[in-house]
This record gives sequence, structure tokens and C-alpha cells, in this order.
Amino acid sequence: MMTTAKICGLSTPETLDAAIAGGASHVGFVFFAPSPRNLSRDRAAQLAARVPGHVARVGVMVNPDDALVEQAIAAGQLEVLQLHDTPPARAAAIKARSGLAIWAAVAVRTRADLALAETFGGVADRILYDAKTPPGAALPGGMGVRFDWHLLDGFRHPLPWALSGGLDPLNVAEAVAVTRATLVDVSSGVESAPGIKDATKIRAFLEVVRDL
Ligand SMILES: O=C(O)c1ccccc1NCC(=O)[C@H](O)[C@H](O)COP(=O)(O)O
Repeated sequence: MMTTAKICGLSTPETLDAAIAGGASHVGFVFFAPSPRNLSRDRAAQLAARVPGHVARVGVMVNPDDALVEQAIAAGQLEVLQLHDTPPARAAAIKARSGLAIWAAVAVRTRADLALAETFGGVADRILYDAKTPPGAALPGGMGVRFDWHLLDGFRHPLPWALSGGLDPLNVAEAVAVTRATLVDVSSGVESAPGIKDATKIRAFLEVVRDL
């Protein structure tokens, strides 16, 4: 079983380059104004131009309107749209309009939360199981919160999926051993402060994933 990694919330050329050189399969660009990782269109375009063809550009958005989706796709040369807090019908409309692959984030705290994944059948191309952030939190993701990976034990995944939420270089091997995830996603766990990616931590994370 081979596992690949998405490094999310990149905002500088240096850390983007570290993710690419380290073997990331996907890089994530955040388009959500309250996030410390939010990208301007100019910055997204600058970063997108550095990404080689074998690495997929993922745009991360929170129930976006059509204007934001269009601007983000154009600026970030996006190939995948990762949608948080976006109902299935709206995700379907975004997919129909954009023609891009859709990853639906499913926020998990309890096993009951997994039921949401089923509702994206026929709509999403992948489910991203992410940890549910605390009530009232500013962000629905990217907060370094993890969920009990054993909640996925025996769950019949309705779609291809990825594991996210509170991963870091020290716990990702155990997370994959428990869940058998073939794609993992990280943001805070490779940062030195919220929104500040750390190239050394990115390399460390990707080295662990490569050696799994
Ligand atoms: O990262 C953000 O700032 C963000 C903002 C709004 C919606 C989603 C966001 N991040 C989504 C991601 O893909 C993160 O990588 C994922 O939630 C895991 O984050 P972390 O637990 O910090 O590794």
C-alpha cells in the first residue's frame, strides 16, 4: 500500500518548493478570508506557476459562491476543489459548473459524523475526513485538531478518501497504520505558527510518508 501526501495552506515559494521537492502529490491553496493561510489572487498565481504537472493544485474553500470559485480556479490553476461546510447539492452545482474534481470535507468527532460521507455519493470524487473544529472556531479546518482514527474501523467508505486533522511528522505513521489511508493531508503539523509553514517540518512529514 502506497501513501501520498497533500501539504495544505502553502503561501510562500520556499515552502511550496519544499513540498514539491519532498514528493507531495497535492498542494493546497486556501481561499477563505478569515484564514491565516488565505491567498490573494496574485499570490495564488505566483505559487501556481511553480507547481509541476505531476503535482495537483487543490483549492480549499468554505461553501464558496460562484465568483470565488471562478477567481480561485483561474488564479490557482486549480485541478481539485476541496469544499468545507458545503451541502451536497451545492457541491454538485460547483462540480457541474467547474468540471473539476471535488473533495468533500467531512468533519468528524463521533462515528455518527461519518454518515455525511454517504450524502456525497455521485457528487464528490473523494471524501476528506477531517477533525471537527470546536464550536465557534474561526475555521472549519487547519486547526491541528485530530479525531479518533479508530472511528474509521470497519467503515464502508462510499468514495475514495483521505485522512486529515492534526497530523504531523510524529503521528502520521501511526495514523496510516490504524486507518490504512492512502492519502494524508496536513497543515498545522508542518507549521511553526498558525499560517507559517516550516520547510524542515514539511520535509520531515514527507520523509515519513515516503518510507511507509
Ligand atoms: O487551513 C485553513 O486555514 C483552512 C481554512 C478553512 C477551511 C479549511 C482549511 N484547511 C483545510 C485543510 O485541508 C487542512 O489541511 C486540514 O483541515 C487539516 O488541518 P490541520 O489539522 O491543521 O493539519
